[in-house]
Amino acid sequence: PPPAPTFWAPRAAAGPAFDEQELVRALRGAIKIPTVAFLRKQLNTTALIEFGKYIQKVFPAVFSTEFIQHEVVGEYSYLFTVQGSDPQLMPYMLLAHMDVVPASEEGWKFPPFSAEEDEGYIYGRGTLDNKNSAIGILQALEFLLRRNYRPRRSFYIGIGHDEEVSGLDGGKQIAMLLQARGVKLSFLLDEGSGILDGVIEGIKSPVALIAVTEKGSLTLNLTVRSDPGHSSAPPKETSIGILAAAVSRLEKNPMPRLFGYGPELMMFEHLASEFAFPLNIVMKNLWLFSPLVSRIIERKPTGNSMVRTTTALTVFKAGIKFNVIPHLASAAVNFRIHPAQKVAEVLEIVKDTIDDDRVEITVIEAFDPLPISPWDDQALGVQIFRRTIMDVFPHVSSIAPGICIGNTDSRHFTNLTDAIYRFNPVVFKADDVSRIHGWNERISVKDYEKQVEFLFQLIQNSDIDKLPKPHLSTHEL
Ligand SMILES: CC/C=C\C/C=C\C/C=C\C/C=C\C/C=C\C/C=C\CCC(=O)O
Ligand SMILES: N[C@@H](Cc1ccccc1)C(=O)O
Ligand SMILES: [Zn+2]
Ligand SMILES: [Zn+2]
Repeated sequence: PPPAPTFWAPRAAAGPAFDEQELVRALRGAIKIPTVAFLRKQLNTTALIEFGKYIQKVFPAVFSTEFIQHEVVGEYSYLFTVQGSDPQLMPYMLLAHMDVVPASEEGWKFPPFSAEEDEGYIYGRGTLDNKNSAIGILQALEFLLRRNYRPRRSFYIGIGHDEEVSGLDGGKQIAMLLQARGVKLSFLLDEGSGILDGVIEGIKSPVALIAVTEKGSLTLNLTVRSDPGHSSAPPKETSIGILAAAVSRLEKNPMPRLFGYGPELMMFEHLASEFAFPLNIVMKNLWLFSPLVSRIIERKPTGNSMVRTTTALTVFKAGIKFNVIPHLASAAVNFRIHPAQKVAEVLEIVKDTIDDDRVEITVIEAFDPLPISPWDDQALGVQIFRRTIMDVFPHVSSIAPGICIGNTDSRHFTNLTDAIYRFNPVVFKADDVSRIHGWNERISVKDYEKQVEFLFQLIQNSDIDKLPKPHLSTHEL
């Protein structure tokens, strides 16, 4: 077997030269397949099947190498098992998803499934979430295989097909299959955070945030029933009025500030030196200043999501005709739960806030915030990501633990490892955040190439047996 990589030795600055044309063509082809997931049982299955055929065509080495097995799980998801040459090393896993959220035809500079290339960017639904990872991982492996690479450490690649609608039929089934085989993972890497450049106010240089947890989620259905009748003789309060008042109370009474009670404390302490005076002092002393800091960062939606459990009114349905008093009004409210809170606590607060028995509350879906993954000198995954980020993104000035404010398929893998990390190796600028699930989702050719390079190096860096003794580094962990 080849020797283990020398982990901390300085590397040549230049990355591997990939065929840019080929790499761009492969991603664009994948973006053109409209793998839209609308509801759990409303998936574009034709597109999902096409996506499976597409990856077989574009990545022939991945599908024909004898030490790589591929399996279709839950009808459309893919699991790859890459058998390393040293069975003593505990395997790791790379996770991504092929499904995308729907996209409107209007509002975009180019149609969302056209994969148009313009001024160095590829536009389309899935360019950031998450075909960049799904295709990027397979692309990196394909390039490695062509160079006759065989890993020492085994690894798995999971490509889910229903992440955007829960992951229960895809990602979860992959996790259950691996668990049935008795697999344990040394670490797992999924989407969910990234390199932020100008996203956090007050930090000038790009910083890599690797999410060590993700928020919990609670979705409630609120229903109000009232007797139907003629609109000419309305009751004092209708189902619509009662429900509207209830949801308005939820919106006007945000959940309590919890800033400083979860891993965001660690995150800001790690980033403290990135801020100019006096903010650097403030961030280093959050035990004292967190009430002040949270009032400032909660003014913007993404800042607010770090501070508390968020409340989002997402569905409102009532009424059938202008002159009929409706019998039914219903609404859905989606809460994303701060790591320092639990479902039960949020539910109590909701009941107290609505404070109206006429509003029936039913739970559509609920789970607590995810456990916090290790972040220290001995955390193998973290050290490998750190090494790889320093190699591929030398302009990144800090690498810090973060929180994923959305949810990912990785949450189905807690029985396989406690080392779950969410990090998309892409640079996000301030205006990119709203492109995710929004209009004009795009990735630059340069950024996508960097992502493939990151994965290419990450796979090789993971061949190390064990971590070298920690030593001083100019980079702060
Ligand atoms: C798919 C995007 C992955 C990573 C996003 C990375 C950095 C974005 C910067 C700040 C976060 C703000 C908004 C992004 C919101 C959620 C992303 C987290 C999980 C995505 C899960 C999903 O919807 O598939
Ligand atoms: N990943 C998606 C879909 C999802 C929502 C809620 C729970 C699980 C998955 C999101 O965070 O919005
Ligand atoms: Zn998404
Ligand atoms: Zn996603």
